[in-house]
Amino acid sequence: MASLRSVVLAGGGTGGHIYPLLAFADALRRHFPEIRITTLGSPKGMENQLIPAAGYDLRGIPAFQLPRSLNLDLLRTPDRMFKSAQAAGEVIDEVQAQVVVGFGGYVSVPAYLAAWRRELPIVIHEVNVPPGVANRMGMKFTRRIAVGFPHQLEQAEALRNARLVGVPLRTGITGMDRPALRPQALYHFGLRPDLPVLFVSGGSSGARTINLAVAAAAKRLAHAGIQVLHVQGGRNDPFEVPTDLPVPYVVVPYLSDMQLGYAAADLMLCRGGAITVAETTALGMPAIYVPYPFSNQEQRRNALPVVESGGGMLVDNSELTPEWIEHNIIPLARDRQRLAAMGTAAARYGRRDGDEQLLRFVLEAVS
Ligand SMILES: CC(=O)N[C@H]1[C@@H](OP(=O)(O)OP(=O)(O)OC[C@H]2O[C@@H](n3ccc(=O)[nH]c3=O)[C@H](O)[C@@H]2O)O[C@H](CO)[C@@H](O)[C@@H]1O
Repeated sequence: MASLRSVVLAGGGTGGHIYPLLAFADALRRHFPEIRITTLGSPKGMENQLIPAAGYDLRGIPAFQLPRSLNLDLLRTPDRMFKSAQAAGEVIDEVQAQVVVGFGGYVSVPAYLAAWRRELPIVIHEVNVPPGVANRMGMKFTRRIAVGFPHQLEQAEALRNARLVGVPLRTGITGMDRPALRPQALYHFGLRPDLPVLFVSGGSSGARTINLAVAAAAKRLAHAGIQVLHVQGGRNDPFEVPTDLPVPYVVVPYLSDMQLGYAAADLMLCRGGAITVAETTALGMPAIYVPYPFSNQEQRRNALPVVESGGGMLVDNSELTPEWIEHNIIPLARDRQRLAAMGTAAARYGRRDGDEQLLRFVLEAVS
């Protein structure tokens, strides 16, 4: 096996780019305890909280926003692009990186450019269809593209020859024993062990529509004996929940220990972000997916194969009303058999070895 001494990881913006990067960094550290891991981030992204908290070296690269498509607008920003690539290149040189692994987000572009100029191997990990703008640009510089899901190979021309590795997930999630952790998780959130728990999360930034619809259904859920654990999301306004409910409705702003949420939950109501889908399926978690409607249908594409295999349900953002919740979520949350069948189907689709598979692919790139 090739040995790795120094790696630069680039990715940023939202949790969907950062958590796989962190999970991959952990895998690198497990296999190569002496390795130098340097991450590149942009000044405003969530990486500024998440990466230092995980104990990794984060270097800020000057912000540089790509136009939404690869067109001539690119030529209007050469100066900023050059400066960002220069900053990325200085870090690459300083740490003597052997490879650059990018997870998407604007900050990946200068890293790809700098690595290409130095003729360093570049590996791209992409989880969406269509691929993100930054990674699409990176694909001009490398053929080493890894993807998270089988549908990506079929649905995106640019990913047709990619390697299916899965999604690197945090070991706190992949290594957890949900039933064993459940009592501790319920106690942590102040939830009762005798009633089902609906776990609501709109992804790393939260989802306003989901927040408002579930909060508006709070009374109906509570009177049906369904507890709610509701993650508001990092970038969302607080919402009102009635205080006189007969069963717990717990609102938390953000969960650093996401595994506790998964451990407490019987059913999840969530967006269809790629990492969320990778996690719910890795854990065999029955889920109702409400894809974000404004992102090229990427979240619908993520959730659809899970739903088609029986691992969950899909509802349009515009259809998620308190009435829909009452007529669909309440009966499902109380039906243990149906939940168990959904969980089993979800688990058949899920995989837990994305970190190891991506590591194998990266080692091939440097050997
Ligand atoms: C609106 C939008 O464009 N969203 C995109 C974004 O979603 P987003 O950034 O929301 O990412 P995902 O839903 O894929 O993943 C969210 C991650 O945040 C974690 N988490 C979430 C809440 C919390 O309180 N604590 C916590 O740790 C989850 O466990 C998961 O690891 O990136 C994904 C991956 O590129 C894309 O598929 C999504 O379409």
